[in-house]
Amino acid sequence: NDSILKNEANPNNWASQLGNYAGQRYSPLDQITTNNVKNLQVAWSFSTGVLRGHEGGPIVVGDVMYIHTPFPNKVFALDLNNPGRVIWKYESVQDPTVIPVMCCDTVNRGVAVADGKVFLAQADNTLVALDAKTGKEVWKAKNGDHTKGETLTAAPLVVKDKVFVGISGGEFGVRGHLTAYDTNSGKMVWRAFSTGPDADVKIDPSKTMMMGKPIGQKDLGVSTWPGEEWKRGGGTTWGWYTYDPALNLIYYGTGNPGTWNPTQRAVDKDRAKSDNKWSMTIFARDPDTGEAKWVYQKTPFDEWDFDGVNENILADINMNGQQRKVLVNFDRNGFAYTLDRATGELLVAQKFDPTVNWATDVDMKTGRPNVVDKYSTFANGEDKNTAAVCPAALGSKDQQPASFSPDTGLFYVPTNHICMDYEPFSVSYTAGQAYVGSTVSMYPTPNSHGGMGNFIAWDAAAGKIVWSRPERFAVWSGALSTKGGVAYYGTLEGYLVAVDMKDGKELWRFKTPSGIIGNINTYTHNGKQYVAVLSGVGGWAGIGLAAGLTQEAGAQAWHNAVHPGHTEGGGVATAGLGAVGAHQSLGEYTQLGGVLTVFHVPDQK
Ligand SMILES: O=C(O)c1cc(C(=O)O)c2c(n1)C(=O)C(=O)c1cc(C(=O)O)[nH]c1-2
Ligand SMILES: [Ca+2]
Repeated sequence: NDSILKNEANPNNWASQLGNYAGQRYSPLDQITTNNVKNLQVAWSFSTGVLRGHEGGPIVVGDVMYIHTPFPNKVFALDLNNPGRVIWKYESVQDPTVIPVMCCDTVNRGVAVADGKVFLAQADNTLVALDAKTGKEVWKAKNGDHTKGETLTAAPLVVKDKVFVGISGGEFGVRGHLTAYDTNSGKMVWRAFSTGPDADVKIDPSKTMMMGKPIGQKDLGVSTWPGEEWKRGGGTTWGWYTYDPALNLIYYGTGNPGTWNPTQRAVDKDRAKSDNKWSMTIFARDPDTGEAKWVYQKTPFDEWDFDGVNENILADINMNGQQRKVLVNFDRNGFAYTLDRATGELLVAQKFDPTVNWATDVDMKTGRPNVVDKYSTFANGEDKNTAAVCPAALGSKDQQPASFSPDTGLFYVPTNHICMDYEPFSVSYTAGQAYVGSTVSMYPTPNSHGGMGNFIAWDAAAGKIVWSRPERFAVWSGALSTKGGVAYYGTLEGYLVAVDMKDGKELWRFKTPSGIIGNINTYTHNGKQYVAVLSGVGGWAGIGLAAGLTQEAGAQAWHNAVHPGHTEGGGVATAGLGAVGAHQSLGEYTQLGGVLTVFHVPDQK
């Protein structure tokens, strides 16, 4: 089975969520250029009929476009020969009690299309395979249990005859894993947990490498957690997955350790003894067997909710005159990591957000961040406010995937520019209830450009920002770069923005009907290039607003939903409020609801 490889080799398609297995979100199409992008206009549009956050983007294979929605996770197959005509529609029936256990809105990051099937990971943990021609169900598999706080938001990835799905619920005491299902039968092939020992052994202490050495830890990191805390230790896998066919390795990251209160996860006063393995870690695994070839833990013993799940972009770049096969990761913690993707060797670790203050730098021998005591929520302790930590829990970058252009050798990165106050408190575990234990409030980075986002170009060999465009709100959409020299991103006000990849200069912008947290994709149909994006404000950055609520009502409803009858304990409510607070003026800029907008240059060909 090589249909994704085949489809992605044809640049007329947009065959997978990140554009290709390498996760580059780059298109070799060059009809739309820095000269004519100013003539882009709406070709057609389509309303999904679903409110709340629309993440991910349209997949195009041949004459068909596949789009998806947040809960209840509809899928539409649209006919490109009769734009907007629905070939088929899939509408799932899901238990609505799944909604309150979704931490960060009812988002879904899109479908995978391969082997004549469309794969959808539903919020209620159902992985469903649909016939790509008819939309009829081929098989279904159950990947988790929402009554225990498990949900699905990530896009599946198909590699050979397996489809990979993660799990969400790091705010609910879930134990994270990545699971492979057989694309033909829907049978589970393997499951690899992020924390503690696996049923099938997927980490080998003598073979799995970290920083050039076997991890050596026979207990697989269990002793880096107090008691049995690893069983509800988070490390969920809700981000993006990439794949290197030549090395036969699949790459993904693990999220925050549960709870957000570090004191509850400490085994010693010395923070270095409580790494909470393997949360906040990049995994490189053999997709056939699940075996972990190497790991790299970016934020051992997290104290700030810096989930390590962001996309791992595979690129071949020039470093000191040598062509290197690297993996580049823009982590929520504000550091951009360049690693050798075959071995996991750490080559570069630099801040891609100059305002990051929780660590001074990364020790290149050990790979560990040097944490600044003043911003250590563990050093300051429970029920104490740690003020002015940068970045906020939303991170310098959250789920919004970046882009790499092989033409310029640069990365184009949507980023956030927000700081926070963080007050951890003790919380007890109840299955299906929030397991957070922190009050967080967020606000624009002080003494900075005044906005809450930047769109930047990054040199991953040097570890340096090449240019940076300030934006009023967090840039929560996925980026696109193109051979035509134009990069695209969306804003929370709903603008689709086109910039010159050389210098970041704005070339064009268009106001779509709602805030953009989806990814901008491009394809050709009948020989002509189109640009497509889903609007629909939401996600963590637009939460509350996406539910059509005022700031106060939104926070209250959120709180009641995730933690009925409790004022202490959950803490997701206050964290949610923090995100709303950061963007409190957004409501006047955007409408709710999902809309697909497709653009073209009308007089082209
Ligand atoms: O730990 C988790 O399992 C988990 C899941 C999700 C999710 O599934 O969307 C998010 C987060 N954490 C999270 O920390 C976060 O900032 C976040 C933002 C978003 C979003 O889509 O805007 N989802 C999530
Ligand atoms: Ca999380």
